[in-house]
Amino acid sequence: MTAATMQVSQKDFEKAQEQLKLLKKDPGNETKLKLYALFKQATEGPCSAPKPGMLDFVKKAKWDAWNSLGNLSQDNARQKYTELVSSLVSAESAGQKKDASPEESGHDGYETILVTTKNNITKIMFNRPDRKNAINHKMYREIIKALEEAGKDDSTIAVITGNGDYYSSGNDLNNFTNIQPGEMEKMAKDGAVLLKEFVGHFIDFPKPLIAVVNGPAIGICVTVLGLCDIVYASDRATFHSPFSQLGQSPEGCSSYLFPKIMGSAKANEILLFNKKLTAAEACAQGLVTEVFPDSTFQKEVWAKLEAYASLPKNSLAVSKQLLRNVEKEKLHAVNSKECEVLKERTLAEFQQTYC
Ligand SMILES: CCCCCCC/C=C/C(=O)SCCNC(=O)CCNC(=O)[C@H](O)C(C)(C)COP(=O)(O)OP(=O)(O)OC[C@H]1O[C@@H](n2cnc3c(N)ncnc32)[C@H](O)[C@@H]1OP(=O)(O)O
Repeated sequence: MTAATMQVSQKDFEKAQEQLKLLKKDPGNETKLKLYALFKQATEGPCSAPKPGMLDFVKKAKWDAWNSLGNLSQDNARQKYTELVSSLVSAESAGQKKDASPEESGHDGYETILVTTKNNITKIMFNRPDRKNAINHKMYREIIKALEEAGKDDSTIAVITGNGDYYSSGNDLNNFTNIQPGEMEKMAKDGAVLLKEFVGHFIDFPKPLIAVVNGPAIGICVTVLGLCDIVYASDRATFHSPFSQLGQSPEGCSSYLFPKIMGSAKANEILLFNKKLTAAEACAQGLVTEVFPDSTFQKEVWAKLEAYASLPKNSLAVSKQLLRNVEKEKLHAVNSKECEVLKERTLAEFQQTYC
């Protein structure tokens, strides 16, 4: 459990059970198994039931899910269960708001993000709350597509935010697991190509791009904040880029932009030595524009954004491009170099792990 999460009471846990019953949408088998396992762990403790036979598929899947929680404490299981239900409730209510509001249009065809346009704002919302919005390969590709579409649609500004308690936990660590030795080079190369394209879309985005950082942010979703035009953060947000801890190197143009934004002395602590910043520290260092109390975050930020989005669209786009074009070539060169170095790092880490 992180500092970002707080202990839940028995009452919260019971409320979560009631909320779960009220969900209209089936959360899917994977999530239902996870809920089952957390519920059993929370109420009965570690699994001590006999293992069902191989052919009793349903019971075996449930047993496996419960047993996989090992010695997770009952308090932690209760916490995780409550958080998971809360993320399902927010995901459903985001979907319902979309349906209920005639002037809001939802963009179809995405699985890992929610994209909507309303009041001249296209919102791209990371939507894997039960994985803390970790970015898997599919999500990288969907964000690229959503940025391309938002750059061309009728909206005046675009906003990136997260669903649930996290903004995003960064690169999905499963992107680089279970790799066969013969696939290492290709995986590292393909990963670098995808990352370069992803960051390239932030560099080239033609309209004001605003990050609404609703909770903790890690890795790649922190580094690309330097490429956003405005960053609003809840006071619950934290900013962490643990590259050296993971044997990786900085990306998202942060090796150039962070020292430029906050000075080398501060950037080095973050990019070399994994320093995690609070929202107030990130604001003092210029990475974040403004911090809001979590209790009023959404209300205050969206009121501001709606006012911005009523400004003349073309004037904003032209001004954004004037500001960005001064450095565009440099940023693309930095992005290329960072991806090349990261490819070498990834390969070196694979070789260390598998050879
Ligand atoms: C293909 C292109 C590749 C380009 C590479 C670009 C380079 C990018 C670098 C980065 O982004 S580095 C940062 C990577 N991220 C992390 O190291 C974060 C890892 N996660 C955590 O430390 C913790 O999960 C957390 C985010 C601090 C949350 O902790 P908490 O105790 O509150 O919750 P958990 O039970 O750990 O999480 C719930 C659930 O979510 C899964 N999960 C969380 N983050 C990730 C992640 N980044 N990747 C994959 N899965 C993640 C976590 O495993 C849990 O799953 P279950 O155990 O419930 O199944």
